[in-house]
Amino acid sequence: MESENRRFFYCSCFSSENIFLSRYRLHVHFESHQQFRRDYQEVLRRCDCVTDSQIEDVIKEVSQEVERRQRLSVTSAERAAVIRDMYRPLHPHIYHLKESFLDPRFTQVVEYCRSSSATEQGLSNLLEEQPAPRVFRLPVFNRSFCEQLLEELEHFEMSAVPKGRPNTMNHHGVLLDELGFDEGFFTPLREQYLQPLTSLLYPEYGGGSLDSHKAFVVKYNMKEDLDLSYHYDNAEVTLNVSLGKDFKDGHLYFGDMRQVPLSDTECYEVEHRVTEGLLHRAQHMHGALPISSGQRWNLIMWMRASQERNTLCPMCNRKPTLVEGHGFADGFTATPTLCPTLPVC
Ligand SMILES: O=C(O)CCC(=O)C(=O)O
Ligand SMILES: [Fe+2]
Repeated sequence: MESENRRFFYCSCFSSENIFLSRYRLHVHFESHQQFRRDYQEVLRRCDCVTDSQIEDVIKEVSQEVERRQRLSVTSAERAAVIRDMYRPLHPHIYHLKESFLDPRFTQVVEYCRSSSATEQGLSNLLEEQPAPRVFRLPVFNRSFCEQLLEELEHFEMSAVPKGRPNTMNHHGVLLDELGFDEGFFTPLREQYLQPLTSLLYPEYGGGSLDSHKAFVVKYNMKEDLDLSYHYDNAEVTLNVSLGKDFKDGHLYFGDMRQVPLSDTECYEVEHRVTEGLLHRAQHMHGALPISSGQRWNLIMWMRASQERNTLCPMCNRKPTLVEGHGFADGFTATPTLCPTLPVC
């Protein structure tokens, strides 16, 4: 596969920007204690974080997150190696994508998109009405696959192997690359099934040139995370599939693109339906309302197009400064002008 021979990078902003303080529902930037106090003391005061020791606690939390991110590439590769050696999958066959896992209506839609006469309008006619502007609902997996995947994830959760967490905003869930799903499952799903759709739906957002992804599962339950704050994803196009289990509420809501202020934004609420996916532009702001009972597990695939990201990192809004990573890292690549000596350029 083309992507396996390429090297992918992070942007250096990864270790200093967009650090989420869940208690205050605030994204912050951290370079030093002085800078942090200067930039956030006032904002934090308004959130009831007033005393010196409260602010010191926040600085400690942020510094730990910075250190976690600086070590992430190495710790993630170490965890993946331990999982490969020690973890015995419950359902080994689901690690390789087969058409029998997919809803036949999904494969029909993909078939249409692969034809040379396919158009965006023709595709929209095959899909349900858009639940929010440029958000598309589609059947993806069948129920039996969703159930087996959930059983696999619960089996993994109960095992003794080390586990990472999806990102700063989601505390609970599973990183599917570390579990070994990338090569046999998500790369073919992206290349053979999703890209034919995204090239028609989001050509101006890199939908036709996706070349990497980050796939993970988020989990909400009454004793852990209930909801997810308003945010955008570090990607170009996102697929979000509801896997189950039984839950009430927890709807997604979509605003506008990240450049549009919230005050100028109309929000749309979109329900999850087990086995179905929602495709959206990754930088379309969204969040998740609290569940009111049960457990909600969703498969999230942040799909990336290096051609887009290499010119502008969506997280810092600058041309990315590349930092080595393992696997797909954050989907940036070295281009001849950025790095003339690398053989992969
Ligand atoms: O909770 C969800 O379904 C959405 C998760 C999400 O937006 C994300 O992880 O980026
Ligand atoms: Fe998201």
